[in-house]
Amino acid sequence: MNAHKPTIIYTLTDEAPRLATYAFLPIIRAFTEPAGIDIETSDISLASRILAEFPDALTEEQRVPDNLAELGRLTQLPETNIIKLPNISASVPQLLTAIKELRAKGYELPDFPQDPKTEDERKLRERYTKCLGSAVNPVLREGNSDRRAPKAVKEYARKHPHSMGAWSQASRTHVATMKKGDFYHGEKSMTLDRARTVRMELVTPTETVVLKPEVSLDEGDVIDSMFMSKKALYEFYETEMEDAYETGVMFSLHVKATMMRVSHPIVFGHAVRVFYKDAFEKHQELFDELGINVNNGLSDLYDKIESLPASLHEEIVRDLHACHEHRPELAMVDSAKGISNFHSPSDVIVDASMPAMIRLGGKMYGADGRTKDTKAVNPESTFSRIYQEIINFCKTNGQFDPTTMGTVPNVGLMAQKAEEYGSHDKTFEIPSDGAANIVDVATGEILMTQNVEAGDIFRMPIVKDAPIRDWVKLAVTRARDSGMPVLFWLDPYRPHEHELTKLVEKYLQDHDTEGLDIQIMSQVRSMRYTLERLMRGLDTIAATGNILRDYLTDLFPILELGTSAKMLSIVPLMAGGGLYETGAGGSAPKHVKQLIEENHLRWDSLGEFLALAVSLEDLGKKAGNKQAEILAKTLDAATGKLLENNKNPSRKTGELDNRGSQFYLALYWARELAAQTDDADLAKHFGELAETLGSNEDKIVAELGEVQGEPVDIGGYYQSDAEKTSAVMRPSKTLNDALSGTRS
Ligand SMILES: NC(=O)C1=CN([C@@H]2O[C@H](COP(=O)(O)OP(=O)(O)OC[C@H]3O[C@@H](n4cnc5c(N)ncnc54)[C@H](OP(=O)(O)O)[C@@H]3O)[C@@H](O)[C@H]2O)C=CC1
Ligand SMILES: O=C(O)CCC(=O)C(=O)O
Ligand SMILES: [Mg+2]
Repeated sequence: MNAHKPTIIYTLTDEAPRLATYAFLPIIRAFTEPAGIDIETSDISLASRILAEFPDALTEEQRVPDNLAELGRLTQLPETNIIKLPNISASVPQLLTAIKELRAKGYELPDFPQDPKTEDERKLRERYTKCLGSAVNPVLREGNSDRRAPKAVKEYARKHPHSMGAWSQASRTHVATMKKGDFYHGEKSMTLDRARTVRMELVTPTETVVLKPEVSLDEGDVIDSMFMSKKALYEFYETEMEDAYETGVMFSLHVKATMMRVSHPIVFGHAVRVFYKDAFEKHQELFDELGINVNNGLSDLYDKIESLPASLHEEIVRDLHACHEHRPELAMVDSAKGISNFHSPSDVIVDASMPAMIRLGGKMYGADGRTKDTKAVNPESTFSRIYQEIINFCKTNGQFDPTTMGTVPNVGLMAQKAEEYGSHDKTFEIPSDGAANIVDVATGEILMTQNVEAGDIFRMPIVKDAPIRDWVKLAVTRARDSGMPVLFWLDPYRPHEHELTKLVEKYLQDHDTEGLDIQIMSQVRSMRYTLERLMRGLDTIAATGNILRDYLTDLFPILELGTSAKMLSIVPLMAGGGLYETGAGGSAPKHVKQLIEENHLRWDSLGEFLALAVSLEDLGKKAGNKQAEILAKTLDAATGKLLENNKNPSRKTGELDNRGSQFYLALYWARELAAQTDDADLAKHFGELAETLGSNEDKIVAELGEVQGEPVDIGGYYQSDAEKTSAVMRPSKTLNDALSGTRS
């Protein structure tokens, strides 16, 4: 970091947010430079992370630094100020395509060993694994999460409500979730009485397999032992598939294979295997020979049978199709192209897919392109019961009304890889029947044990004590600042949440809670209580664990605002710095497709605008930089104007898109700065820019609009060409000249 100047680090990520950044960074720099603020970038895209992992395979010029590790280090410093855009949490198919693209660009990366046999291959796979799944967020999120819809955004949604599908009382949509044998049912949990080093092991009748030799834990940490039975999962899928088939309701699968990168691909793969059971039984040997692994989706199977002789290939495809005869209709990701819910594990991600379904009135798309009721299969019951509760509510009370409904901000326990999200390296597919133990290394004491069978998934989530204290504090602060009640969504019947409840009750005593409404209720009751209020226009803060943080920060924003991209998303870092995330959504691959095909980017950068304002405000306060504070205040006002004047990007090609929306933000921001009286220099400087942008408004909007409609080439997907992308994202010479200070 620049030692002298106050600095904001702006991350360069993937897909739509990265495209938007090409247009937005020059605007940010034009506004922050006069205030002496440095904007540094840090590339943490999937491509960059892969390259950083393999310096040995690259030439000197091709090597890139390990930016993620550096950012992780910076999260521990109090002056750190990072703006973090959503990035790809890669599934295996995404990783493979990214490697292929980079190799075509001349990077001699090694093959990804899908089925490692030798020690070298295992090591190589381990290196690649660092780039898989949710690899960025857990490193940067060294604080808990504060996500909410700012007032101006909420007002906008009330004035310009998004479309909502109607709920019918006769809807057949429901959630199917395991009733036995999943992580929830056998869960054990304990709060550590003292610091301990533990080992995870499997004791079989013939040997003891060390799964994880050492995990250091501190006093007060809460650890869980849980497993999912493969047999119970198979039975569950079979029952639900039969039920959907017999009752004629569509089948959809909702998992989070990206973030839960070890357990959920397995859970996903089993669904595909059960659905196509007959074809798998017939061709199992060949599938094994070909190294087919449907944990990576049906696309993996189709890719690998490609090279077979035509007759065999056709036979397999016929056998797969024949399975559909006695299986339910599958929800589609792209019905026009015949891409189903089973195609790739990163296509349907539960946090966004369930809310989208609820918003549509309990519908998903079928193979014929029509919307239909669905059996929404969420195998793991731990958290999915909340979805059935909201479905019941909507069936009884009808769809929510964005013009009158309240809001549900979230205070989420997330720091230091809390709970399930940090459990990747403590999750194992069990090789043979036995006892899965968590053992104190020093004393040999078995802290928790589970009887497991081959194929079961065993894991140990951890939540550390310091993040729990910080989470409680954040919840109290938010309650005080907002005047809203806070509800802790904690289930007394679930061992882990029972432990947390005791700690929450204890740590609440460290705070002045006089006059605050703070309650603890089970997940399902919390949902019901919140919804009753929400429908009546009342606001309730949800204080939740990590997975419900993820679920609820898409669910409520999608219902309230149409998308979670419009959320303010702050991570007050525990070491004193700030991580400002942009919205609560992902990197919107569909938006990139539209840009490439039609040169229209429908990505809404509102999340970036909101994040930049809080980042500048924080910088202003910490660096004693008054101008940064003025920039923050005027940016907020400009964002308000943007919403008021409805200058958000349109979904339709030919209308105002991301670039046009950013232009309006720049125009309004410059006008706000020109109008303020706290700093004459800034007023003068931006008065000129406001004048240039304002007098050229029609010209700039025309220049940004006339390029739309034709395909564009940005020179790559995972690693696009910087010059080409910049040219596509900055097509208005008049705007570019104005920003660089050259009057046209
Ligand atoms: N914080 C992070 O780093 C996160 C990363 N991810 C990653 O993002 C990728 C895609 O995930 P997915 O589950 O599909 O979720 P996304 O949030 O990317 O996409 C779901 C849909 O939400 C809408 N949307 C999201 N953001 C915006 C925005 N700024 N402006 C307008 N619309 C928006 C789009 O709807 P429409 O197409 O109708 O316009 C989009 O297709 C995955 O690789 C996933 O791992 C996911 C969540 C968070
Ligand atoms: O890290 C990820 O994969 C997704 C993060 C996410 O969905 C969220 O934080 O809401
Ligand atoms: Mg999410």
